[in-house]
Amino acid sequence: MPHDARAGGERLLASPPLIRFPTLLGPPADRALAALDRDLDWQRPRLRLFGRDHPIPRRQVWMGDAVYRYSGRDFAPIPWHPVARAIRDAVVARLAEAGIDADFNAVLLNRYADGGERMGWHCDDEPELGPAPVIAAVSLGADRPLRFRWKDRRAPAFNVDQPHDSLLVMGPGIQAELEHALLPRRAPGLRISLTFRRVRDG
Ligand SMILES: O=C(O)CCC(=O)C(=O)O
Ligand SMILES: [Fe+2]
Repeated sequence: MPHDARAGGERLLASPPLIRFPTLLGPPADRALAALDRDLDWQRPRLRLFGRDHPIPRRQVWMGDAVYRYSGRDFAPIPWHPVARAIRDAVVARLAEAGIDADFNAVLLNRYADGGERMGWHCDDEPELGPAPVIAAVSLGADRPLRFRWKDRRAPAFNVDQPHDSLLVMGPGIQAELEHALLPRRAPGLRISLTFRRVRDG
């Protein structure tokens, strides 16, 4: 994954690569947030955790061209919403400018109604993502940091700020070597993230 610093990415980790772009869409980001919030049928599935069923502490939508298996369940995606498709195309174009070759056929959209909604520690290492996935996360709305920790604790955990309209690229090796979480925060405000993935079929 070669990388061109002139194209505006900020390299937060060299190896494995973690790169943030401060702005992706510009002014249309506000309308994108409103449209996704309004148009999508946001779900709160129940997941089994330590033998008990819990509703997830956020809402989500799976979108794209490929079925995705997550926490032992299959999620059938809905077709691309035009706004999500346009964001995907903007991500792919921005990464191409930065010398990063990536393409995505699925996106998980996460909706956090306020600072109390969250996502626990995990890595996105499902087998259908392949051994070294590139995952691109676009943030809209409230600025909630993504917290990273090394699986082998070789270095301290750290936060990555994710302002409105920013793009965070988790390159090959990030899922293998680190976990990430969106921890609760007292800060109010709606946030929607879109995490674009390439899911292998078959
Ligand atoms: O909302 C976020 O920033 C994190 C989302 C995430 O980790 C995921 O979709 O796998
Ligand atoms: Fe994740």
